[in-house]
Amino acid sequence: MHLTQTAYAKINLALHVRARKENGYHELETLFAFVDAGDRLVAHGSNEDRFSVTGEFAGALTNPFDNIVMQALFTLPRPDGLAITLEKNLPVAAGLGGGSADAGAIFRMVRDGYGLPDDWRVRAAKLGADVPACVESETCVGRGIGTELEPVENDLAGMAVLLVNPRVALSTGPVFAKWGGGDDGPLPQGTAKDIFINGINGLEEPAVTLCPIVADILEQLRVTRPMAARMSGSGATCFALYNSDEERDMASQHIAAIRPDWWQMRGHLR
Ligand SMILES: C[C@](O)(CO)[C@H](O)COP(=O)(O)OP(=O)(O)OC[C@H]1O[C@@H](n2ccc(N)nc2=O)[C@H](O)[C@@H]1O
Ligand SMILES: Nc1ncnc2c1ncn2[C@@H]1O[C@H](COP(=O)(O)OP(=O)(O)OP(=O)(O)O)[C@@H](O)[C@H]1O
Repeated sequence: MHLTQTAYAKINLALHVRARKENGYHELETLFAFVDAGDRLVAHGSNEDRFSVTGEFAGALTNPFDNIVMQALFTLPRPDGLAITLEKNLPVAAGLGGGSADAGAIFRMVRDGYGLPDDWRVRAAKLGADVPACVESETCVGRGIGTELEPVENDLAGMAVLLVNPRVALSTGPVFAKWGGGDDGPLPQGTAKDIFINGINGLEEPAVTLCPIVADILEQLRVTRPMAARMSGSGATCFALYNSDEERDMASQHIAAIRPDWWQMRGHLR
């Protein structure tokens, strides 16, 4: 048994927070999309489940026992163990659903190697609100707490995308806690492009309150004249979409010249 998967970086092309629920979670409507790059996972058959981490952001994951990769493995019945190596290329607590994407990749590995149990969606949602979307890693609309998924016409596939993160971790819970209440309203109607162009990220304002550098990233991305720039998820990563790789790469060079300390990733939307 030898399985490999990319844990595709998740971005929220739009995220409208609708209401706070009694249990503290928030009702939302979001347009999920995925970049064709991210963490890399390799699995080999083993007499027991094992886990090791390499890569630029391995140091941010200090306790392997509470890693979502192991939680995803434990929730999925299999006849044999798997030894997993995770190459952690995505920043942690960054709004890119990095841990959720890793869990999604484990679900796809187990699906390919052994098949998934019928209730895999329930098992995925228990690991985190973003995990069900990360299993298929295809552009879709999420409702409820983000786990009720609907297809959408994806007219953004292949668009050049640039991700920028200030290397400041921002946890999801505190950003939702700073959300001002009210209602961001429903997602706009139409294709993925319509929803992206006409939508917002309602968590941008609370994220900027906690992490003001997010506003600087958005300002610098907008200088590069993308189709649009927005924060992803609860931040602090922001992204911009471009009509060509050349425009995106020039934007990347502009940002690297003024802020060489900011993390960047280039790719295309799936
Ligand atoms: C911000 C998003 O990434 C957008 O895709 C998600 O809504 C969050 O997804 P996630 O990180 O997988 O979320 P979870 O791990 O389930 O929750 C982390 C914390 O975020 C808050 N949370 C999360 C999802 C949601 N709909 N409402 C919330 O208020 C809760 O305080 C929760 O304790
Ligand atoms: N494999 C993993 N990769 C990243 N974080 C993990 C992993 N396993 C556990 N975690 C923990 O999960 C928390 C959230 O990390 P993650 O990178 O998934 O957040 P995020 O990018 O903010 O996600 P979201 O977009 O859902 O808000 C971190 O505190 C981290 O310690």
